[in-house]
Amino acid sequence: MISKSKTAAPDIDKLTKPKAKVELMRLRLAIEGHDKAYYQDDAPKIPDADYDALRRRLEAIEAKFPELLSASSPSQTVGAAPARGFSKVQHAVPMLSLGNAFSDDEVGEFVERVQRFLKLEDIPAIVAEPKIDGLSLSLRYENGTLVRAATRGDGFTGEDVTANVRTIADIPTTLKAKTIPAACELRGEVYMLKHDFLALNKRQEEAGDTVFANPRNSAAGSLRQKDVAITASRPLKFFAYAWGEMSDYPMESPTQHAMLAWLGDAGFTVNPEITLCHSVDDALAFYRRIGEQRAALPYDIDGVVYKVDRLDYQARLGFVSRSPRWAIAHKFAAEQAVTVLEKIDIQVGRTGALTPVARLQPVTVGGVVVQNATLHNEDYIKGVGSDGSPLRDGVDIREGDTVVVQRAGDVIPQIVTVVLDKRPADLPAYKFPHKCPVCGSHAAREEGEAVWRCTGALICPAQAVERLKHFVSRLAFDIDGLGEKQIVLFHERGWVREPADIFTLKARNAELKLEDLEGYGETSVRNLFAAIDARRNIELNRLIFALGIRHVGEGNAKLLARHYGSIDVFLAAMRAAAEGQTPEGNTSEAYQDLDNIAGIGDVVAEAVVEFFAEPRNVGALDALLREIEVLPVEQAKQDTAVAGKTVVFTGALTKFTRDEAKAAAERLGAKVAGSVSKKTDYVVAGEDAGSKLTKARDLGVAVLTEDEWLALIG
Ligand SMILES: NC(=O)c1ccc[n+]([C@@H]2O[C@H](COP(=O)([O-])OP(=O)(O)OC[C@H]3O[C@@H](n4cnc5c(N)ncnc54)[C@H](O)[C@@H]3O)[C@@H](O)[C@H]2O)c1
Ligand SMILES: [Zn+2]
Repeated sequence: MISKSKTAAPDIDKLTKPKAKVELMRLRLAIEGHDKAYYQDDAPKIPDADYDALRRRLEAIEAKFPELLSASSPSQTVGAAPARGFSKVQHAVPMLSLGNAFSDDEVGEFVERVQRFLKLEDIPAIVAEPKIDGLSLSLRYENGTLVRAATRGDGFTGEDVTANVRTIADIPTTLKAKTIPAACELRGEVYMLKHDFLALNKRQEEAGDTVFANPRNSAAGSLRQKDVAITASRPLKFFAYAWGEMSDYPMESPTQHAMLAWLGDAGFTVNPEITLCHSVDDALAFYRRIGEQRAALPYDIDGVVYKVDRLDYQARLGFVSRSPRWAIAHKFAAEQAVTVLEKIDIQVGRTGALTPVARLQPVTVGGVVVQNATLHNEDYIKGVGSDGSPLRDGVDIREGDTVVVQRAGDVIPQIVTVVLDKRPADLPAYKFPHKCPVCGSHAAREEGEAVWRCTGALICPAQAVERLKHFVSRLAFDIDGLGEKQIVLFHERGWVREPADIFTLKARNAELKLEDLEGYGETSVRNLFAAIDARRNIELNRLIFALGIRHVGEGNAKLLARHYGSIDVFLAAMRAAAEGQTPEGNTSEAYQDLDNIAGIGDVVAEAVVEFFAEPRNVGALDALLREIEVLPVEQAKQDTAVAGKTVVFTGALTKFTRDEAKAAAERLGAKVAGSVSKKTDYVVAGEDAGSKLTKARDLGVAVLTEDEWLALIG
């Protein structure tokens, strides 16, 4: 999704100003949407790395066209406004965001900027802190007592979460340190331990409640509860690392590291990894060390924050728009992780496609716990790409393998490689199932296709809704008052599971009482039953189309109906063809006959036989046939002037539509073709006929006007 728009997005260098304006608006809307999902709903829709890429692009365009920068641009604002339902709290000192560095060089540039700004010869001391992936919180203490707690909100106004915060054990209600200012806003990060998050999600899932994407969203969602009892039941933790208003500092010449020590004395938990650095190399070494420990840490971090240690320097450096000049966040790159693939499950899509899904031992990747990864299809598991070339150097994937997973431009994680060293010697290769796990029908994989499909078109619950929608669609049974909405509803209630059920609704209505449904009444129910009854007589071609056999669209359904003529002949032939089905192929006469129908190729013939080879489909069709009458096909006439002739219609027709012309010609036994060849008998040319007419003349084919055609067919 995002990765696509990234590649599709025009090069910033080539943007003209009007294009840039449009692009900025597009980015802004996207970012605002994601901000709402993330900050207000605690449910992000894309990975952070993708979100950050959107922001970086916005900032790069604004840097190129500074005149397009507005004060309300996301590059100038923080977070999102407080959500409804919470009282608002004004922060005495705003809570800002942080500038980002993504490379070592950018960290070096940050330090140089600080030095230049402060006119320092030497590098100032820098505190390196893990960047905790939670949500920031501001706690107001007056005379050492907690009086108010607020989220960051838009940086100026946050949400009042005082009652919720009182349930968090890590947050003291009274400060303990020796020196306590009369008023202070103490700040830090609310977070959830990884294993607490996993346990909570498991409980939530079992109870059918919200499952969170990652520990951060889980912490945010747990804190921002209107029901304090829910917050109290959630294992929230807090690291203190910052402050807003301070009526006095509790020490002389205060520094970041001394303040952290004081916060510890006051009763807060301060992150134990925090390190005072004296060079850029020191700081980068910290970044690398903590990066290596990241997976093993009990909480999520998404980078390192570097802060100028001396508070007098911090004061001189001040702020730019949404972030301080004295600090920067050094983010980690998109992450990969190693885990065990425990099992391969098969999901059945709405159209019967069997899709394998890897069930993984839960692992955090880039701040999100990953438990599933898509495996696409049988070939993908075998290590064969869609063009036949090897994937992962041709290594297959097996249940029990140790694998490397990553989240790329997409939210759905992928398996990058298999760690072959860790594969047990006797691990069997994965055998792709040839049965639908939902309904038990056999599955089929067509030549040249990667996908296995359930053949239980009429009975598979996974496909039921799609099939039934198709069954009642316009070119199939076309039942008035029975559309997609009603099918979904009736299916949900268990009233209609397969086509025959539609025709027994009336008989069962004493029990179902459709008239009691919202939006229904006696009249509409009566009308619905009348419409259903009206369709108890159905043309064979409509019935065949309605069955939803793969590759049998309206046209092929007509070919089949015309060839077999009646339902009895058709069914007998299909039964015989299905009996001839062997793994080596089908040599039955019935199959050959089907395959030989002009316009029906091997792929279609096979799909038709697969359908009839599944006894459950035949059972469902029998049940349907007990309810309806199938009309034989009106046989094409053999004794007309155009019987057996091939006709091509071209140009703008005025006396009839293309469809009408075709239907009439076919009724009279003619074949209608799309292109002119030597086999063409007549070309009927309307106005502005082009190349087909020329070709007809070249080949000496008879060319008729519309009137001449009408005269010919009488
Ligand atoms: N996926 C999405 O749709 C989506 C949407 C919005 C935001 N986000 C993510 O949210 C973040 C951006 O939001 P942001 O403005 O909060 O900026 P930020 O998270 O990059 O940096 C600021 C925040 O870092 C936190 N922090 C953690 N440890 C800290 C420490 N030791 N010192 C100081 N601050 C510390 C604080 O909460 C502070 O508010 C990005 O990671 C972004 O990817 C994602
Ligand atoms: Zn099935």
